Parts: sequence; C-alpha cells; structure tokens
Amino acid sequence: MSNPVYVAIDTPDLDHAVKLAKSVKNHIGGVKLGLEFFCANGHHGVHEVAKLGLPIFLDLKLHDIPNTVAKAVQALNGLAPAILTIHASGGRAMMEDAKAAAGTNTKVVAVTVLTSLDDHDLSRVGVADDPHNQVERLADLAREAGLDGIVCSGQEVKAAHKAWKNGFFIVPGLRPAGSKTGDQKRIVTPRQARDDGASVLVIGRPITAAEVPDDAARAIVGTL
Ligand SMILES: O=C(O)c1cc(=O)[nH]c(=O)n1[C@@H]1O[C@H](COP(=O)(O)O)[C@@H](O)[C@H]1O
Repeated sequence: MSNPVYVAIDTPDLDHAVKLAKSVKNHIGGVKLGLEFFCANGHHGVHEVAKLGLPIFLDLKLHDIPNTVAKAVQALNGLAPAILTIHASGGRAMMEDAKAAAGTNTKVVAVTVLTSLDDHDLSRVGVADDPHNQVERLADLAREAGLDGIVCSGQEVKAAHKAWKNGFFIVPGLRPAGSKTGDQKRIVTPRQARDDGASVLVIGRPITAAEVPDDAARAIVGTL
C-alpha cells in the first residue's frame, strides 16, 4: 500500500516550502499545497515543488458559479495536480462542470464540512444539522455529480466510506496523541483515520511546526 500521508505545506515562502518538502520527502506519499502557498507563489511555485517528484494535491477549495469554477479548473490543468479540491456546497452543477473541466489524471474532490467547524459553528451559518448528517448529505451530492471523493473529518470517514465504497476520502484535522489542536475542532489521530477508511491523511503543523519535521513525519508514519 502506498504511503497515505500528504504533508500540508502551508507557507507563503517558496524556499521554505521546497526545503520542508525535501526534508520529509522520504516519509510521505505526497505534498498538499493550499491557498496560502498558491496565493503567494502561483503556478511557478507549484512547478518548483513538483520538481521533487511527489504527487501534488492542489487544495484551492474552489467555490463559485459553475462557469467560473470550470474555467478556473481549466486554467489549472497545466499543473496536472493529482488531486484538486472544490467546495461541495457550491452545488451539483458546479461540481459536474468542475469534473468535466479537469484533466483525466486529476481526482476532483469535494470539501464537505471544514474540520474547523463544530455543531455550533454550523448552526451559525444556517445549517441546522450536525456535521455528521451534513457530511453525509454533501457526500451523496458529490457522488451524484460524478466526483472522485470528498474531504471530511476523521469523525465521519467511517460512515462515508460505508456509504460510498469506491470513494476517495481525504481526511485533514489529524492530531497525533498529545499534539496541539490549534484551530481544528473535529480531530482524530492519523491511525484512527486510516483504520476508518481514509485514502489520504493530510497532516500539516504536527509535521511542519515540529523541531525536526523529518523525525515527526517518520514517527507519524510509524503509528500507521
Ligand atoms: O481541504 C483540506 O485539506 C482541509 C479541509 C478541512 O476541512 N480542514 C483542513 O484543515 N484542511 C486543510 O488541511 C490542512 C490541515 O493542517 P494542520 O491543521 O496544520 O494539520 C490545512 O492545510 C487545511 O487547509
């Protein structure tokens, strides 16, 4: 089985990003580049990190009208990301058009309920349901739209996997026992997420903010 750990390189500093990715390269399965990195470094930055030869997960969480998202996806095709994120709450048509616009080797995956939100946060944005039901609802919609999978927390992945047997499940909000939670609310350990059916384990600060990121990555992979 290939290594499911994708390290989230969240920094605007390209040199630091490349250095970090190089230092953990042998212990991870891929690199996730998100908004902070992309807004600062754009396509050039992605190309530079991609030179290391690891699969790139481009986490831009696109969310707009269908035409705009489809054109944005087209504009990213030159980067050939292994994985690209859009928001499920953009609706079925937006997801269908995004998938149709993506390259055949790119998995298009829908973010359901951010791992930084709990029941209370959801109710404040007008979602009366709990995260579990909302993930289930958005996962069904993403599957109907022909997407490859979803992003959800480790607290929902078991049920999501059961309902969508061949889905691709990305799980962030992972914290090894004893590590700082930060802004994440729905957390589990990397091992728990893997056991419950995650395809990709997204891990950022527990690796990137460690004194020796290389050692932290090795230790986490050792728990899987
Ligand atoms: O799509 C994501 O990757 C994502 C979705 C989500 O619900 N929660 C979430 O934390 N993420 C991303 O996963 C990473 C988590 O980073 P750490 O909290 O530092 O491990 C960040 O890059 C987030 O942007």
